Amino acid sequence: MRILTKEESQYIDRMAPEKYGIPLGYLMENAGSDVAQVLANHYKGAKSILFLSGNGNNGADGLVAARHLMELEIPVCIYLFGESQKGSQLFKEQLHMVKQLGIAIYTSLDDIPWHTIWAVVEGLIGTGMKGELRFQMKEVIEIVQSQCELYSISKWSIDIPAGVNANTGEVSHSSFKADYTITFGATKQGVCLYPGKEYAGHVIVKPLGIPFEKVLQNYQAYHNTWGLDIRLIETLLRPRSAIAHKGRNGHTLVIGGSNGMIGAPLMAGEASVHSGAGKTTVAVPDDCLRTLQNKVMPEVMTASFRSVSDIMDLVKDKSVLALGPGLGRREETAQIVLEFLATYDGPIVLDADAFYALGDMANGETNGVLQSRSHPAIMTPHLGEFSRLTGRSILDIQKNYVQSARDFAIAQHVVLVLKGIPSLVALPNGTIYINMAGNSGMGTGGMGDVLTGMISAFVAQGYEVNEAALIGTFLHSYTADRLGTKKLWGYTPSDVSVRIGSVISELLSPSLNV
Ligand SMILES: NC(=O)C1=CN([C@@H]2O[C@H](COP(=O)(O)OP(=O)(O)OC[C@H]3O[C@@H](n4cnc5c(N)ncnc54)[C@H](OP(=O)(O)O)[C@@H]3O)[C@@H](O)[C@H]2O)[C@@H](O)CC1
Ligand SMILES: Nc1ncnc2c1ncn2[C@@H]1O[C@H](COP(=O)(O)OP(=O)(O)O)[C@@H](O)[C@H]1O
Ligand SMILES: [K+]
Repeated sequence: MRILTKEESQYIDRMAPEKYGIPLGYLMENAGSDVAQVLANHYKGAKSILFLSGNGNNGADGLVAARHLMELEIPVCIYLFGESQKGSQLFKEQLHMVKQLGIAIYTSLDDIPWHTIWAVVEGLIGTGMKGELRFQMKEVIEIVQSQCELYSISKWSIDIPAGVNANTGEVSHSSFKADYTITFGATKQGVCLYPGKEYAGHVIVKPLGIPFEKVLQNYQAYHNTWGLDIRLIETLLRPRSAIAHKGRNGHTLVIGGSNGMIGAPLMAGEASVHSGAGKTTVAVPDDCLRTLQNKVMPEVMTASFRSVSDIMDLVKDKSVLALGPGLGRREETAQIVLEFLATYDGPIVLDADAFYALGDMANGETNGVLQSRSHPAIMTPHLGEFSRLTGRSILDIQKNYVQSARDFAIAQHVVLVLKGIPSLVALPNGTIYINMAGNSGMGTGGMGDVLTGMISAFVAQGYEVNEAALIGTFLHSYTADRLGTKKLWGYTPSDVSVRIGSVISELLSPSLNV
């Protein structure tokens, strides 16, 4: 699923007529007709559909839709916001048409017969929003929303809800909270991110009427952003070969653990087993080995280490290394991590306390440690860890969430799995995937350790690091969503872990229905 930024939308908007001779009015006619079709498919009863029209092209889309609905004999009316004579050219043209057709037009909210309205369709403002919503528009939205609540009127937005920042998902005070958003070409980035996502409701994507990928090929600031969803994962997952034995399915080594933190490597190791790695070994510091052996499931092999050379020996015959879960933050451990990273060039997933050793990568001595690896390292920090790695505040990262992930992945040449809500996967070339799965039940200690084990297992089984990060990140959340349909509250990371195998099997072979 493709995702567009505000600038990309505006570029298409400019280039369609300039370079390809496709007048914007054609695209608008498409957009408006699609909006009308979607509404007509949902429409119930004899009530009216009210269009809230700003004086830009977003409002004009709504006027086109109103005209099309009139043809379908669905009652419509329009509320005009702002000064019409100052509106965009296309808005003025569309307004002229609907006036000629005799559609009821209101300029005061007090005059609207609210009890006769079935749905409100907000076209107050779309990708043209600058800064915060202005006061008068906020007032209108507040009144409309309270009327919708009072009369149980359903709420729709055209392209993006008024007040949602199309890039960051930040919302102005009094933004329009839609039940449905109908958008064109591709979903806008801001409605894939919180809080914007909650304001968009269910998003319906309709064609734009121009192959926009082709248009964007010439755009300098083009940002390749995708939704990480089931369709993508289905294209990446491969069935296991019928003749693959445990030696062919790869061997994961998890290095982690410290006193009081033995659960983390244990959960990562067990998730690796459940995700299909041929073999899994968990290695912990010498003094933790006994505890690990007492707790771990029998399918996991155990080992211990004291020094970098022990780890080098352990990793020799392994397909992938997961380094960091529960490792602790002692100075000597950090030294071991850094020494090891300087010598080992194989596939690696870095998590948790491994980041402590790396410190502030932008300004510290470790800048460059990961850049020249033959396989880019996969890093799975949560926002707190990412804040430390970048020397920036969590608030600042959240404000520029997608861009922060992209910049880091490019600069450090890593595959970054930024564990936020939603999580992002940023590839070393700057391509971003926004995770479309996941739920609040995942906010439980140990969930990240399971993710590390899953991603490692996919690397072990022969997936490229990019693919493994995408598959692991999505399936982790998707499995949790499957659990969430029965129990959103109180399922554990281990519940997710044990369910992974059956979810993968079902995806590969839907008839299994396990
Ligand atoms: N991509 C495409 O190819 C296609 C795009 N299409 C459609 O075009 C839409 C974009 O239209 P757009 O560019 O005309 O801008 P739009 O969202 O109507 O806003 C402009 C108005 O908002 C006002 N305004 C600005 N900031 C404000 C604020 N903070 N608070 C309050 N008001 C504010 C601004 O006022 P001004 O700053 O001029 O005083 C002006 O009046 C896009 O979302 C999609 O629906 C489709 O037709 C299909 C093809
Ligand atoms: N509300 C939520 N919605 C979606 N995903 C969530 C939510 N809360 C947590 N997660 C996911 O759960 C995981 C938690 O990871 P992490 O913070 O590293 O946990 P831990 O350190 O306890 O193992 C991440 O993948 C994160 O994206
Ligand atoms: K809108």
